[in-house]
Amino acid sequence: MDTGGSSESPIETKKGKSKTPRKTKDSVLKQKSPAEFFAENKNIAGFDNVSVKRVMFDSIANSDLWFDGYGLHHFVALNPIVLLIVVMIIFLLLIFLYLQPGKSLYTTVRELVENALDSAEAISELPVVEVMIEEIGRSKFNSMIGLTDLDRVDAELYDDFETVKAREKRLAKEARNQEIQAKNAALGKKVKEPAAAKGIRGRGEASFYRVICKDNGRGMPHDDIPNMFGRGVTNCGCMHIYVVLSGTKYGLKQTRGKYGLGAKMALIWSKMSTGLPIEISSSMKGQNYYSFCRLDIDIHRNIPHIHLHEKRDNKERWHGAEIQVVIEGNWTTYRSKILHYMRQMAVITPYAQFLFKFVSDTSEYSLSLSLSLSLSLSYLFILLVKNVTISFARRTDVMPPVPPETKYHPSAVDLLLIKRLIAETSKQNLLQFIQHEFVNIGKSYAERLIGEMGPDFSTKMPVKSLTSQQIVRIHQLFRQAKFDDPSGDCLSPAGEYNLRLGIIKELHPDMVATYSGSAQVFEGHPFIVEAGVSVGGKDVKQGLNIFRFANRIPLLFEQGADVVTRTALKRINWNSYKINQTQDKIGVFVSIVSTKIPFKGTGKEYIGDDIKEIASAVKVSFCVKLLVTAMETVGKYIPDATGAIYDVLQEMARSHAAKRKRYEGEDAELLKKVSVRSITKETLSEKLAQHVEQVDYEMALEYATHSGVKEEPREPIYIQSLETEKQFIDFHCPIFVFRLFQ
Ligand SMILES: Nc1ncnc2c1ncn2[C@@H]1O[C@H](COP(=O)(O)OP(=O)(O)OP(=O)(O)O)[C@@H](O)[C@H]1O
Repeated sequence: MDTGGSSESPIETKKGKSKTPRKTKDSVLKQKSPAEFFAENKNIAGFDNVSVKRVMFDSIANSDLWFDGYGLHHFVALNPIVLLIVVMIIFLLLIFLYLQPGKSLYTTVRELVENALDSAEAISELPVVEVMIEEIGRSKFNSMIGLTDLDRVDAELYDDFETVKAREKRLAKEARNQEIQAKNAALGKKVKEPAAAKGIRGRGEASFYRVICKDNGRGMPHDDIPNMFGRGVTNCGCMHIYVVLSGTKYGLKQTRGKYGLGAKMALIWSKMSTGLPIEISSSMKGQNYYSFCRLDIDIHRNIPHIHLHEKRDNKERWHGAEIQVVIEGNWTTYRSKILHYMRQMAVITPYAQFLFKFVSDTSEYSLSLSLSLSLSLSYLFILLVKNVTISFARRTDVMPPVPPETKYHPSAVDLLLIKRLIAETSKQNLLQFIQHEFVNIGKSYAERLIGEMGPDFSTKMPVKSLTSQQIVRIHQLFRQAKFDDPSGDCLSPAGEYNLRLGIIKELHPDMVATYSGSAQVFEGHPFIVEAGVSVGGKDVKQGLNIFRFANRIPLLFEQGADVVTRTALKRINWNSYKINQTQDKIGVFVSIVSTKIPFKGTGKEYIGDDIKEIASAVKVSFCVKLLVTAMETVGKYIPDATGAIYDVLQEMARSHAAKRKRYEGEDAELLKKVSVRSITKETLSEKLAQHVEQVDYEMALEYATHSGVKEEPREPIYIQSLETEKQFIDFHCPIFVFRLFQ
């Protein structure tokens, strides 16, 4: 049923410029100019280098800003050098995020999954995320776009032409490889992902995939959908750049998404690689309709090109979103990255339920896996079969709290941001603005700051009347004045419990220690580092196995330059903890959360090693010391325990020898060995130490984790009076519910 609201045309004005999107009451959509985007995320574009940064940001600061009716759309007049730099960066981003051969499939899955989790968590819903990748053969793809299949006539003309001999050689090699993999898996060795088979696919042969991601999240307001997905490119008319990015996560808070870029990139890539539109179904809680929108993007005019946008009957009262996009990609090469990503996401998000499916219309075999399958075996199966279904079950109902939105710390703002805050504030005068739009500035401190700004400033002056020079003065003072550090209350780390649970499930280590640091500050943004170090375990290679997470996103690429890798490799002297860095199986998990993760590089893939605040927090968090302490704590009881046991054994052996008391069978054997001193205190101590090492750490740690709950803040509970009418009362706690009957 169409409940109205159908639209078939792109959003545009007569002049061909994009129209300001209409804001509905549900709308929280904000838009951002490229200048704002790069000013706020200069690290990712490599602009944290002072000299380059100055050229660009001084130019931006001197440029004119015009605000439209909402104060949200910025037409930024830039000088040609800056314009060129901005455009180059956008294209570099596009190239690095999407156009690396095949990586597009991985990036698309990642962006959609992260949006899905953000959306469910925003409404405190335990996330249920379903991801499906459907491989589409060339014939099917052709029929989807209305192209008739043509048989090859001149086979040798094609890049993937193989002589009979070459084909036989390739197949034999592949069979040999598979045999080796099968043997390795049977022996419990790690199964290597084979390089993509050569000769099967020529240079021009593309693979197409439909990627569908469904969630149970917040959904999107009907009218915002086209802009959320369909505004994503520059419109470089002579000297102007129009708004490029839009999203709902621009407020200052810890979220996975931040840039307002990911979904647009997926759409632009689908436009570039297959030409097929994106399809979005979405409904918000309580809506009797769901929105269906099919759109692509008019890259030149920077407007969503809507094919269909309508409201449909929502009988099941479903809420969430389902995004469907058809892109070119490469499953063979990126399969293991995608599966690792899903698996690590399940580790850091144990309160979510994930279902991952890969289906191919050319497949002959299929496989269903649950997370418990051993890693190497599961990879082997995945290599041999095409269709794969993996479910990552929810392991806890305890969800970290939703990170609240916070205000900027005065030391975290630059000129452009102050201008934006002034444009958006509802406060009238300078005092109210300074006091209410920033954290850690009380009224009297705001008055002192304004006094310090000089005679041109007064507490009552209208904030919107500030000149550019006056804004620079405020900025300078914010940089020089003392402020208390922002608190970490606005952050929501995974929590030691979740991290520990993740490590145990992922690596089955012999020993693990976790650590959660207190909030620290980088450029006015609070951050928290949590870490876990483990030794031993299943499917863990010798040496360092590093797992990195930022705002609860697994980071899989560009590991070498990352602060965690560098710290683990260069700043930790593993030997001094009696851990052999190359021989032992060491797991290192580090999760960083912040209102702003200072990503480096062009994708959200690594955090630079040059930020000393983060580097030193990561180093401190390496809980090797804890691990050693844990070993020592258990070990320290061994001599006493051995002494006591051995004294008892000796006494028993004496009684047995003097026939005061008779022991039989194994017991008699043991006592005889004690008498003839083939069992001594030393051998007993050695055996006990070995046993302590081999004990089932998973159970012990689960126990320790649960008993650790008593460290949490306690809540008083009151037993209901017997006279009440209720028959029972429930006490809820994160790990159990206690029902008390009358
Ligand atoms: N599954 C979803 N459910 C609800 N809203 C969504 C969903 N996917 C996208 N959106 C909305 O679309 C906006 C744009 O998404 P996009 O992926 O482009 O950017 P982002 O997630 O804000 O930032 P980033 O580029 O860092 O991922 C989001 O801010 C969000 O409001």
